Amino acid sequence: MTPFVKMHGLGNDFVIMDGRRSPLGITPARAAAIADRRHGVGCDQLIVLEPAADGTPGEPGAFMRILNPDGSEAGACGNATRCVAHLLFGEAGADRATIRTVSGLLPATRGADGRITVDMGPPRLDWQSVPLAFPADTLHLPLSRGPVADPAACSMGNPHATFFVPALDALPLAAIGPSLEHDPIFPERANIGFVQAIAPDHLRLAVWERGAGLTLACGSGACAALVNAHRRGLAARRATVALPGGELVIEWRETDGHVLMTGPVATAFTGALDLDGYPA
Ligand SMILES: N[C@H](CCC[C@H](N)C(=O)O)C(=O)O
Repeated sequence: MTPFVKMHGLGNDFVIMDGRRSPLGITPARAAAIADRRHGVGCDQLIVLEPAADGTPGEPGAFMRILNPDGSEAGACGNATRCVAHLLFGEAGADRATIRTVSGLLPATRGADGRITVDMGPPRLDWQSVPLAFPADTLHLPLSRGPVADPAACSMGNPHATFFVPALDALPLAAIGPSLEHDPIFPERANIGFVQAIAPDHLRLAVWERGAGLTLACGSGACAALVNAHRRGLAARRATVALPGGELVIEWRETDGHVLMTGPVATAFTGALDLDGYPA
């Protein structure tokens, strides 16, 4: 049997498995089966920890592989990064850790109130880094669907488009999300955020996630939303981002251009599963 921890960040939920001592051999098909909410454990993303030697000597660290419920691999997952940091803090009796992803090293710290801050690194703003299928101004993409148009785009290690809307509640997100996610302008698909700018320090956000659909929260999406809102003059460099599952505080730091994400984590339960019971 293979143990797992079921955690979430504002309701964006994860099955976290530890492959640091021996590889778990999680294929895309097996990830999809584990993530299935009827036949498996169920989650928005499956997270597999793998060995990572880098980071600060003496500080706990791990490589975090991120798998969507459709089996696709992602380069960033903000909410899961906080959850992995929480686990590493507990293992080492520390309140600092470094998590490696395919997109880079993410330092994490725990604050006095228990919330966890992750340095998600700098946003990538050029069209090739999002990526887009052709040269375009990432501040104003030639893209529209139904009532939304003219998004901005950036990468936080994964692709994000951000639409700005007068009101979130009336949007047909489930109707327009899939075709936007798969629009040919995004050769690697994209996470699609919808922002209602309440004030320069307060954004409302809903995200149709690539490979997962509507989630209660999206950490990298909140980072992209703040960055794109600031680029469009709709937000300060620091704002509270209110998602359906709760609030994150996002800062696009002026000194080094890194994006800091602060928010809570929660452990729902632990369990164990027989990997051989899932398709290889
Ligand atoms: N669906 C995303 C990965 C998870 C992102 C989200 N759960 C977060 O907290 O950042 C993608 O394919 O890029």
